[in-house]
Amino acid sequence: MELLSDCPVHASVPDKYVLPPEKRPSLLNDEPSSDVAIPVIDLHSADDCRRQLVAAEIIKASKGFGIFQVVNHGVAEDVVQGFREAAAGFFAMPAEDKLPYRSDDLSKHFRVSSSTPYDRNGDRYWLDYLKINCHPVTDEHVREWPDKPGSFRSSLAEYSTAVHELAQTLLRLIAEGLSLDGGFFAGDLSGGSTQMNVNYYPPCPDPSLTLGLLPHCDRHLLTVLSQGDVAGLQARHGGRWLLVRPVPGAFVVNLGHQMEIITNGLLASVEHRAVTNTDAVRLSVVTLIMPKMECRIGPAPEMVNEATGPAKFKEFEFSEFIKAYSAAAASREDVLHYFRIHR
Ligand SMILES: O=C(O)CCC(=O)C(=O)O
Ligand SMILES: [Fe+2]
Repeated sequence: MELLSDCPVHASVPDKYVLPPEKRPSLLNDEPSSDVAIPVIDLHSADDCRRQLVAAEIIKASKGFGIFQVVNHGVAEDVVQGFREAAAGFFAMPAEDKLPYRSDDLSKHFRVSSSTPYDRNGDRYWLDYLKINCHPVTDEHVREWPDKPGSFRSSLAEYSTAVHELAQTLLRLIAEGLSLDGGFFAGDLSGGSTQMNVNYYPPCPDPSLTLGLLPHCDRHLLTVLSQGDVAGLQARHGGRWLLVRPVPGAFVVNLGHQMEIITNGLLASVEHRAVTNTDAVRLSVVTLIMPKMECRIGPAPEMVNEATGPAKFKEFEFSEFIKAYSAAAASREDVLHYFRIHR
């Protein structure tokens, strides 16, 4: 299939991208109410004696929203911009330069594709994407990465290393905020090969007809996302879609299914989606921190307590979860259902 980025301007939304009316984003209803906003947390003070307060803020945001933004996170601006520019440059290349990287085989760790029919009924979404194994930065992984534009590999290595460090800091703060050992999530729970989605959403002539990405929850432990300054990400909260407002230099952090299971439902994974816009290309760089495939997952004994009640999920191997996720529609309940203990 042709990539959307192969044709820079689209005069109308081709029929195959027009979603059935019940799946369209109903943009008119999506304005967030002024009293509810996704928290923005300043990590600067996590270095000093306010650490406990920052950890508590993170837990509050995680319980209330399952998603938050962080600023003063320690990832240098030029590292973020350097990779964002290389990624934008990748999609701006002529079709023949992207062709060697193209694949629609969903099982491939590295691929460039367009508009996956995520829910397998043929609906098309308004995006191209690049999926990459981005961490650890090993020769084997780097050899898979695009070598064009020229700065792609070096800027990805820098970005991936820095974001990985940030993710470990966040996981440590989450653990501390839950009164777990600070290293609780280090090791196998977050030590799987890290995947990155680089999502490219071209301007869309009619955003009311289609979506950039359908509503879904991330299957991993934690997602660290750079959305730049173009809005489009929305998170479900209290039965409505809240816009994740772009904050200069911020990373968006959202919790995945594994965090919900490990914390016995105390911290919930959040459903989110991407809407399109008429004016600007939107690029999101999404780093997905995940357990090792063979890692056993289940509610942590420390998290099965008065606050959370009896264990809500069975224990499983992470690879089983990934299999179930791929087989089910990516909707929240469909996937969690397999692993929930039904009383
Ligand atoms: O583009 C976005 O902001 C959302 C991307 C996303 O949810 C994903 O890649 O899983
Ligand atoms: Fe996502």
